[in-house]
Amino acid sequence: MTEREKVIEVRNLRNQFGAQVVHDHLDLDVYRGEIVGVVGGSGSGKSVLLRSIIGLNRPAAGSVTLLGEDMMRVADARRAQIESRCGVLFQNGALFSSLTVADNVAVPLREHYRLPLALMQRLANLKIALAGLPAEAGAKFPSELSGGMVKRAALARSLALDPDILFLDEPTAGLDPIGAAAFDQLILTLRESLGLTVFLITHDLDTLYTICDRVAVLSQKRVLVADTLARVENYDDTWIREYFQGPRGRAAEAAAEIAATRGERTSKSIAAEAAPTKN
Ligand SMILES: Nc1ncnc2c1ncn2[C@@H]1O[C@H](COP(=O)(O)OP(=O)(O)OP(=O)(O)O)[C@@H](O)[C@H]1O
Repeated sequence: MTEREKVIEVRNLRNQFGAQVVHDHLDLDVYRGEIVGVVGGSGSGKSVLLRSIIGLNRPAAGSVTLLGEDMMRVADARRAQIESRCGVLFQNGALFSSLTVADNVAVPLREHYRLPLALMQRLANLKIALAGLPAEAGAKFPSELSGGMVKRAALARSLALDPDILFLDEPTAGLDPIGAAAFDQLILTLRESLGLTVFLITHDLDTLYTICDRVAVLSQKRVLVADTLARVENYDDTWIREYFQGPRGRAAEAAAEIAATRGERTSKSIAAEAAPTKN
């Protein structure tokens, strides 16, 4: 069997704010092409982990290897190159309110390339379409968009530089269930069509059951377990039991089962497709 390529390798990570230790001896591996859902109680350090991986937070100790480069030791120019291979969708979208959607999407293009204006506009329009927005959304300002459209505009911007890895911080938070399900399917489609690796922080159990290949649980300042949903659900830990086997967890699992009977894709069917066939 060929060894899977690790695109994120976090080792022995420690993050501390004053006396508060958020992470201690935290390890995590993410492999190319997978969608990893990161869950954990509020304040368990999911966003701090994301920020440490993409270089927005300097850890107190440990290492982060991204696309094969040790980000604490790499030269600045190479670090910038690696960081440009990562697209990020922040929790609130973080769009510039004074720029149109198309101009927001063009911001990373302007930062990294010197391109003719017309080409930049065409690339921005392409990303807007990839994110499932109508072409006319490009001329709108963020304040003129619905919550779901803001998420898609921010997604379009995170795709601007054709990233290898997409980092999503609670992408479906604040969306209605239909909007959230549509966004989940969009992530799945983009993973398949663009070959993305996805690091996804979520509180949304439906998202875990529908699109995640593996789930990493943050608890006790570290990644307690990172495995398939079936294995994580049965992990012997109080928080995990309450999270997955509580009413919301059971409802999300049931919804995924129903979706599967309708032929829709879910984490389980994806895992079954990926599993080697036994003779
Ligand atoms: N820049 C900072 N300075 C001081 N403390 C911080 C900073 N960033 C995060 N923290 C603290 O680190 C802890 C973890 O924060 P983080 O935002 O990663 O949690 P989270 O798991 O993403 O939570 P939620 O699910 O509520 O979004 C919190 O107690 C937070 O207050």
